[in-house]
Amino acid sequence: MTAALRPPCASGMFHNIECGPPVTSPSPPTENLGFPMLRGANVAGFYSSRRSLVLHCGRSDSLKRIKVKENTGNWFKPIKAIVDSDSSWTEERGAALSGTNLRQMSNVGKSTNILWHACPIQKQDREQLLQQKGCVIWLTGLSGSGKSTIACALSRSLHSRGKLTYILDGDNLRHGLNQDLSFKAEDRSENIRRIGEVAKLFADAGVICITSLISPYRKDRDACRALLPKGDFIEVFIDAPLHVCEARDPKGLYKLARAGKIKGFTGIDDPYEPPCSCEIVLQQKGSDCKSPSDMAEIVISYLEENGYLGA
Ligand SMILES: Nc1ncnc2c1ncn2[C@@H]1O[C@H](COP(=O)(O)OS(=O)(=O)O)[C@@H](OP(=O)(O)O)[C@H]1O
Ligand SMILES: Nc1ncnc2c1ncn2[C@@H]1O[C@H](COP(=O)(O)OP(=O)(O)O)[C@@H](O)[C@H]1O
Repeated sequence: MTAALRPPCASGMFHNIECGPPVTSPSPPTENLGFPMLRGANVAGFYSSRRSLVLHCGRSDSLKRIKVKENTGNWFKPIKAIVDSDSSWTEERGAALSGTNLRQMSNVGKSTNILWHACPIQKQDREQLLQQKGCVIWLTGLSGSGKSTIACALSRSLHSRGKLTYILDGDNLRHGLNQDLSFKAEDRSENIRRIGEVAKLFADAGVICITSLISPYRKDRDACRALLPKGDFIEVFIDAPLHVCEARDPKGLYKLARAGKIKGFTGIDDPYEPPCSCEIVLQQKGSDCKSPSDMAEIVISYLEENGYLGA
């Protein structure tokens, strides 16, 4: 007895696939099986390459990965299948059995059965095109320390050298992507996490991404560092003491915070954790305070020395 198996996705690919008796349990992890064994199974997802087709099938409790080799023509005909009823199944094992590289479905956070889709054009190809290395320059410091000013000076100077940059500024991103977030600790963390992920994409695009965020918590900055390949996260601490920032107070926010009109303001009644070890410290202390463009040059010489301004 046969019944047509239709995957929930709207692909016409499986129209000619038929299935028969149910899978008997327990089934051996590796066995020659055909589509007749698929009766009653739901196809939750699939992926295919030129040479092979992999179905993810399951009743409700567990998904099984079933690899089917391709026949000729437009249809995938079941000449051999591997049912994975064994939790020790690995991608390497599958590849060894089939002679092809399988890609693995994952569950990430609340996303289930997702597949990484790779593109043949990689970071290195884009870097070659741009003649630079993608990285993240993470500016951290108190409000009024000079993050935005230095970010702009850096971007301007790199741009004039023909380097592609993009600034992710905390204030600006709170106008859009992060407008749902407040300044509570967990929202600041989420703000940093999202911007870290966006910065990672920019770096992967080959861009020199400059972030300008207070990013007051060490663990959040470290989590962003961990997203990137070693060396590509360049943490720059703008070391301007509170009294300097407060004296500048360009937006009048310190004054409001001191008056109790803004609650949880960084440096006043909310913490700032300076980096323990970071790539660059820009000191803004005493009469020796350098101009924003001098500070940008310090960062640029770091990039030069570490090979980020060439491919
Ligand atoms: N409570 C409180 N604490 C600190 N800062 C505050 C607050 N409320 C508003 N602002 C303004 O928001 C800017 C900081 O946003 P960020 O996204 O960089 O902050 S954080 O990294 O999530 O802590 C920050 O901008 P900068 O002065 O450029 O740092 C402030 O102008
Ligand atoms: N290196 C510097 N020397 C003197 N003043 C600076 C320097 N960097 C920034 N400033 C001034 O400090 C104020 C705050 O700078 P801003 O870039 O807005 O800080 P942040 O983005 O950290 O809040 C601005 O008025 C700016 O002109």
